[in-house]
Amino acid sequence: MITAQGLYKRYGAKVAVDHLSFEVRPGMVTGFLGPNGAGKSTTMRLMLDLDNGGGETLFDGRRFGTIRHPMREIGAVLESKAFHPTRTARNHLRMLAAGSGIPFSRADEVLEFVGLTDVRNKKPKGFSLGMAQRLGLAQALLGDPQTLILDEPANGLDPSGIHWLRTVLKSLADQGRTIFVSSHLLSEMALMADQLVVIGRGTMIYNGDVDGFVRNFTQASVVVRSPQAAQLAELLRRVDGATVEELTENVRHGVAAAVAAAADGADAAVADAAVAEDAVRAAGSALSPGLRVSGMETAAVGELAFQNGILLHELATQTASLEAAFMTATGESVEYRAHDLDEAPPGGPQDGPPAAPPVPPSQPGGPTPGGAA
Ligand SMILES: Nc1ncnc2c1ncn2[C@@H]1O[C@H](COP(=O)(O)OP(=O)(O)OP(=O)(O)O)[C@@H](O)[C@H]1O
Repeated sequence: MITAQGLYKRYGAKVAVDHLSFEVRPGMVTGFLGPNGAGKSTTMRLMLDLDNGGGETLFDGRRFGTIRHPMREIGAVLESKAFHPTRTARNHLRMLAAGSGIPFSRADEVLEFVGLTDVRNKKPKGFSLGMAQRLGLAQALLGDPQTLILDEPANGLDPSGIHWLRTVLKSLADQGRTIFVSSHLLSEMALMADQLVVIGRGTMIYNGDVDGFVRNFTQASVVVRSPQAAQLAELLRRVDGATVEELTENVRHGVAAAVAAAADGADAAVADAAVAEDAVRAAGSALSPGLRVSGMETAAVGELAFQNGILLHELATQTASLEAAFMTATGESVEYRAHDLDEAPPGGPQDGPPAAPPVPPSQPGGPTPGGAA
């Protein structure tokens, strides 16, 4: 169990980590998530006493600095390419093993475990990022530690590598170990983590399970398709708290309808759903017009349609993705973002951090249940 209490770090006037407190429990993978520059690496360095700052981190009740052989209790990888430049992968691990009273044979065991046996006599400086990540994990596992702290371990891995990492981390967690792993990519975390600690600009945004994160930051909606969509939309709009939006395919249908109406000499502006349906049918489309309904249960939408004799072709609950939840949760706290295409380009040094990494634009803020759990 890791207990972090009041972690704090300032660089000049900038607060990088702002009184973060959280727990990382054994037996599961806890994802540490936040946009670029949120303070994840700084937090991990503070936890491992690699940086000066405020607060305290306890590993099963003890501070890192008081543990006699840290490698045998806490395996950490904070930089994916921090290896000795001239030693082979195997010798690099053997050196570390010697320093912590770990038998040499363990180097070969962990190299095999991460799939690097074939290149064990090569120097890591020629390794790809994915290979370096594997070597980093081998290094972290060298002392067979109870706790793993990994900063962006999926960086540079291809999809099969990410799948492999996920399987490894899950099986290590199943052995009762405590796994704390950071990423700025939610799609990776969605595959790996059971619990999430989400931060933005150094402050806590969410601490809890993955499903709760989606529930807190997104709203499920209902997708319904019907040849009588316009009639259904009208009924749905009368329901208290419900909002109805036409699905985008309908726009295409609407355009087709407008074209059809104009060709018939009718006023395109008054092309209604019935005309749209004709146009869709004429175009041979198999899709009925669709609606997205928020603020109503799926069953209630179905019942309303049934009570009014409306035929449905599709009725489905749509849960928002983890990605959408992440955007809502961290939208306000993204530090570096790409300029919108219609914005003036950055003009010079006064524009602040250059070369913004590709961060998607923020969405309107949702609920923000902050604070450590
Ligand atoms: N040595 C430093 N000097 C000054 N500012 C720093 C230093 N290290 C980090 N920062 C700043 O502190 C903030 C947190 O950085 P940190 O690297 O911890 O974020 P991160 O969440 O790990 O980001 P990323 O996902 O991009 O790795 C950022 O604004 C960063 O610019």
